[in-house]
This record gives sequence, C-alpha cells and structure tokens, in this order.
Amino acid sequence: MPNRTVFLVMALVIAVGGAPFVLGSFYIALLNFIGIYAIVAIGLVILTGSGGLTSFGQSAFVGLGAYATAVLSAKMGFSPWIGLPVALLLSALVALILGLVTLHLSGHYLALVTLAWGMVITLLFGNIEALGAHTGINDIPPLFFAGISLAPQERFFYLVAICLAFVVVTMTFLLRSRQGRAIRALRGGKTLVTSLGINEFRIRLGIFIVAALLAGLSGWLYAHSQRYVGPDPFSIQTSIEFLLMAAIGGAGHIAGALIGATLFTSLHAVLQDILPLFTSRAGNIEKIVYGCLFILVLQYARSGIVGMFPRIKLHKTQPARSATDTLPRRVLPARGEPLLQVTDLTKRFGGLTAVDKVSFDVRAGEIVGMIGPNGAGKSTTFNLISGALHPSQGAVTFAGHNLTKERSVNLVNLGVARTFQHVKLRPNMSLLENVMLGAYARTNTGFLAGAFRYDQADESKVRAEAFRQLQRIGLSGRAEDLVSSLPLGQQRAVEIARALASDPIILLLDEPAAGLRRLEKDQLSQLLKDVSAAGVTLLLVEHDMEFVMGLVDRIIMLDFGRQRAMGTPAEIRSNPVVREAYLGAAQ
Ligand SMILES: Nc1ncnc2c1ncn2[C@@H]1O[C@H](COP(=O)(O)OP(=O)(O)OP(=O)(O)O)[C@@H](O)[C@H]1O
Repeated sequence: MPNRTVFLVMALVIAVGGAPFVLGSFYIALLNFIGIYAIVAIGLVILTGSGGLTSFGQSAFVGLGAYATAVLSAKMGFSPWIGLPVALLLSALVALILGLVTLHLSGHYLALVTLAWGMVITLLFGNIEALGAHTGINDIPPLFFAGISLAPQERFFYLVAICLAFVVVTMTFLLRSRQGRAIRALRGGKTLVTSLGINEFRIRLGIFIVAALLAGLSGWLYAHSQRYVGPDPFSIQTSIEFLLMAAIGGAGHIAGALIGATLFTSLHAVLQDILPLFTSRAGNIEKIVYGCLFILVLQYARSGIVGMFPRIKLHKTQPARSATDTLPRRVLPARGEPLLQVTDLTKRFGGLTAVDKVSFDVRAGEIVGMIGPNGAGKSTTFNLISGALHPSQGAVTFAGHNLTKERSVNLVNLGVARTFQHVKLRPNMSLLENVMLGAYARTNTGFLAGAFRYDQADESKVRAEAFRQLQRIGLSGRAEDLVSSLPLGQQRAVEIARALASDPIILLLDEPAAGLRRLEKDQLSQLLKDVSAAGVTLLLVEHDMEFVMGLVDRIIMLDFGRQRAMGTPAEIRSNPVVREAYLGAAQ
C-alpha cells in the first residue's frame, strides 16, 4: 500500500476510534444514521451512478432487511445476528426476481417497476397485522458482541463504522475490477458492451442485487440501532432521498455517497430543529427544500460535489512486473487461409432491402475495404457481420462458425473485434481502463473475486496487455489520463488498441477515418498496416477513397444494397460501374 494511503487509513481509524469519546451522543446518533444511509447510497453509486440504472425502491429493500430481522428477533426469539444473513438473502432474492422480470426490457421499466415495488411494500408493511401494521414492531432486541450490549449508540457506532468500512473497501475494489469496468461500460450502450463480450443482462442483474444487498444490510443496522421498525421510514420518499444523497455527493464515486449521506442527513437534522420554530408545516417545507436542492444539483453540479474537485490519484498503475504476466494468445490462421465467407447476405427493413444478396470472402491476413455512396448498405452489412443485426437471409461464416447463429456476445471469443463509426469510449475512464475493457473476455473473474481482490493475478495480466496495446499506438505515457482528454484521432487509436486487447483474428472497422485530419489519417493508416503486418485480418467500411486506396488489398463496392464490384484498388479505380456510381462526382 502506498504511504499516502497508509497514512489516510491510520488517521481515519484514529478519528473513528476516538469519536465516541469526543462527540456528544446527539452527534454519534447522527453519525450512525449517516453511516446507515451511506451504505444504501453506495449501492446507488454502483447501480445508478456507475451502471446507469435508476431504482426508486431502495428504501423498500432497507425495509425488507429491517422487518426481516425485527420479526426474527422480536417476534420469533432468534438471535439478531441470524437476522443479518436472512435480511441479505431476502433482499437478494427479491432483487433477483424483480431483475429477472424487468432487466431484459430496455428504457425506464426498471425505474417504474421499482416505483411500484416501493409502493406495494410500504402498503404491506402498514397493513399486515403480523408486522404490527401502522404501529410497527417494538422492542427489537439489541445486538450483543462478546457479551457486550451494543444498545448504546456510542457502541453501535463501531458496528456501523465496521460495516461502512467493509462496504467502502469491497465496493471500491469491485468498481476497479474486471466486472467494475463492465459496470461502468454499461452506459456506453448494448452494442458496445456486447462487442466486448460483456453480458449486459447479467451485469445489470448483478448490480441490482448488489445494491439490494447493501440496502438489506442497512435495514438490519437500522432495526437494531432504532430497536423499532414502522412503515414510514421505508416509503418512496425515502428512496428519492437516497437518490438525492447520491446525486448531491456525486453518484459516480463512492466518496460521493459518503459526502451526500453526510450533507443530507445533517441538513435533515438541522431543518427538523429549525423549521418548526417558524412554521407549523415544517414537513412540507422540508420537502420543498429537498426539491430545490435536487434542481440545483441537476442544473449546476451534475457530477455532484465530488465532481467539483480534480481527480485525485491515490495509486499509480504499474505495468506488469514479469514476463509471466501475459495472457495466453490465440494462434492466428496462416495468411491466405479462407477466413470469412459472406453468402447471399440480405437485410430488409420493412419494404426496404438495405442489403441484397451480398456475397464475398476475406482471407486471413488481408485488408479488405467496403465502399459505396451514402445509403449503399455498408453499415448494415458491417452490422450483420459484427452481430449487431440479424440478417433476413443469407449466412456469415467465420473460421468454420456460422456467425448468424452465434450469440453476438460470443463473437469476441471467436476472434471478432470491432470499432465504431462514432467512437464509443468511456470518457470517465482512463486510457488504460478503456483498453483493459477490450480484454474482458480473456479472463473470467466475477463480482465476488473483484470485491475481495481474488483477481489480482488476472488483473495484472490484463493491465500488462493494455499497456502493450497502448505502447503499440504510442500512448502508453498517457495511460492514466482520462480518454476524454484526447483528440479524435488518438481516441480512434485507443478504440483500435481496445479491440486488439481482445486478441482478435479479424478486426472490423466502421469508418475509422471519419472526422480525422490528414496527418491523423496518415498515422491511422500506418497503425492499421502495422496491425495487419502482425497477422490480424482487417475489414473496414470507409468513405474516404484516398485512405482506402492506399491501405487495402481488395475493395468491395456496394450500391443500393447490391454488390456492384470487387477487386484490387487499381481494378476498382478503373471499373466503369464504380466510376459512374461512386467516383464520378469526385473526378
Ligand atoms: N434500422 C434501420 N431501419 C430502417 N432503415 C434502415 C435502418 N438502417 C439502415 N436503413 C436504411 O438502409 C439503407 C442502407 O443504410 P446503411 O446505413 O447501411 O448505408 P451506408 O452505406 O452505411 O450509408 P452511409 O455511408 O450514409 O452510412 C438506407 O436507405 C438506410 O436508410
């Protein structure tokens, strides 16, 4: 651990250890609430801030955890410690069921379903007699540890601090891990994550369960801290307040959740003291204050308070230390071997035939370009080959596999990698992390391994691979910089490095030169020639004829969805059909 981190951790341990001796009981009780709420807000950092999924049902999961342990300990006489695994299991199970039903759907279905779930659970808590209906459950027994009662808030404080520290550490590790990168990539859209071999549904389900687990833990703490549970604290309003906490602090960072929970809970305490002095409608005014706060945050500080500060790097990523830190590489097919066969490929959009019986093949080691005027069907053909679209008819065979029958998420495992016409990098991630995403399918560590750091051997290899690819494009010196700080030409190079990190047999490039200046195009052309020299086959769609002619071995020309010509650049240049349909205007 670097010295600065050791110093920070020690200072924090001393501050937390001494707090109950220095602060009065009001402040300790306040800190307990902050800790309990921060755990839920950290769940939202994972779910909403990182993964882009909104849940209005987090307080319902808190309630589930709280009621589970309350019923077990107060009504059934079990140890409150038994309540912890039960609260966690119940939260995870409900999240699994809700997730399985909704997470396949795109759009705002999850938000709507969690809203309904939040409303239903509050109604249930308030109406089921066995749960104490509106009176709730009293006399929840305190926790005991080694025979010592944790009933006093000063002692409970240590339990909250330990749970919060555990959550902060494991969730920080998770976000930095292979699955953490996948979580942060979700916002890039399904086509991107699928092309990297990331199962979008599984990751969404995973983070929904993680956030529910944290809410369940928070509920367990809440029940044994307050020793009473009733329906009111678990309403939709509280769920919105959790979202507000994460948004104020900065939903993209764990530190944001801590800051947001601290500010919001303190503000709540202050308003509850002050407002009744001026008005008998303190509750309503408080809601208005929160509403205004939300609008202000959305208007002026979308990344929350944390986003107002420059990025602090507590650790510097090091390249691999030894030669054994390398991922196994696949054996590339020998140059000239048949690799990709496209047969009668057809795609209809309603009455429009965008691609009409296109057939061609690509041999290993070739650079093949696909050209054609606007609307010719190039992108559609590209998307059919890369698995982003399914054909209406025809087949794409790659190294013996029928790609049209494969799940698109598996293509990267077969050796198919791609780049995008509109660069799809994750702007808030470093160059290194963006390229590491490319190697996602080459290792298989899961959420648990990431959260508990059992993934370091694999991570070190993936990091080494990403450094190697960054060196290849001449950007290893900027590995730690945010990718959004690069000009477009270098961003395209990073996309190529990311694709190469998957150890592809074929690289599909969608208009790689679009938007580049002349010098950037020359650099890109040289990079692609180097990649080809290393044995990777290239198939590209491109508008820029000069760029294509100087780079490729063969060209396929499409027009109105049909394949009009195929040949070497010289043959294409002199082909009358091409000259008329495509080059005519340029000559
Ligand atoms: N999802 C879609 N739904 C309906 N029509 C589509 C869809 N995608 C493409 N098309 C249509 O299919 C035809 C071919 O489009 P495509 O984008 O493949 O052409 P292109 O050669 O890539 O053109 P450009 O160079 O302008 O990108 C166009 O007429 C387009 O409007």
